[in-house]
Amino acid sequence: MARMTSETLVVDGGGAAQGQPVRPVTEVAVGVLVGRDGRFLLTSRPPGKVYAGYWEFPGGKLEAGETVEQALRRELQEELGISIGPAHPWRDTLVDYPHALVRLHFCKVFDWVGELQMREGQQHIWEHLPVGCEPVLPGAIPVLAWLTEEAAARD
Ligand SMILES: Nc1nc2c([nH]c(=O)n2[C@H]2C[C@H](O)[C@@H](COP(=O)(O)OP(=O)(O)OP(=O)(O)O)O2)c(=O)[nH]1
Repeated sequence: MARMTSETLVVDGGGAAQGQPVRPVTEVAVGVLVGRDGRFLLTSRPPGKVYAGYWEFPGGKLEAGETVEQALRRELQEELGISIGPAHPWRDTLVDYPHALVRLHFCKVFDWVGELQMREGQQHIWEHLPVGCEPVLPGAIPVLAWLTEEAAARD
């Protein structure tokens, strides 16, 4: 279950549900890969991770000293075996989960080279709106709303 406070999406009670209302922010780089046909890539969270099996946009946590773009480039190479072109910063959100407080830096990516490989046992799907796969990770759901708004503005 998710609810929106002024700036934060609180999921499953957030840190307060764990008795940890104040925590450091974990920075996360996330890629919205958009193909030439307008479809975008969703991947399922690998077994063993929190929210395993939930659909999300590929990405992961920044390592020390990395920029968002560097982290995204590394994560997509590690997880999917592709080398991305430019990462275009798009939107940022703050999500308060029981396991972590995360700031998601969503970037759009239109160019990459390499064949997709699911190196972490995840599944993938090229989706269009409205998406048919479920469950979608709560922190990824706002992206679907932004993509819907963009599509409506184009029509
Ligand atoms: N990749 C990704 N993460 C998301 C999305 N939405 C969302 O809330 N998150 C959250 C879930 C996690 O708390 C965090 C990403 O951390 P992660 O554990 O998947 O990252 P990682 O691959 O670096 O993990 P690890 O090295 O610790 O195994 O961001 C999304 O659309 N994509």
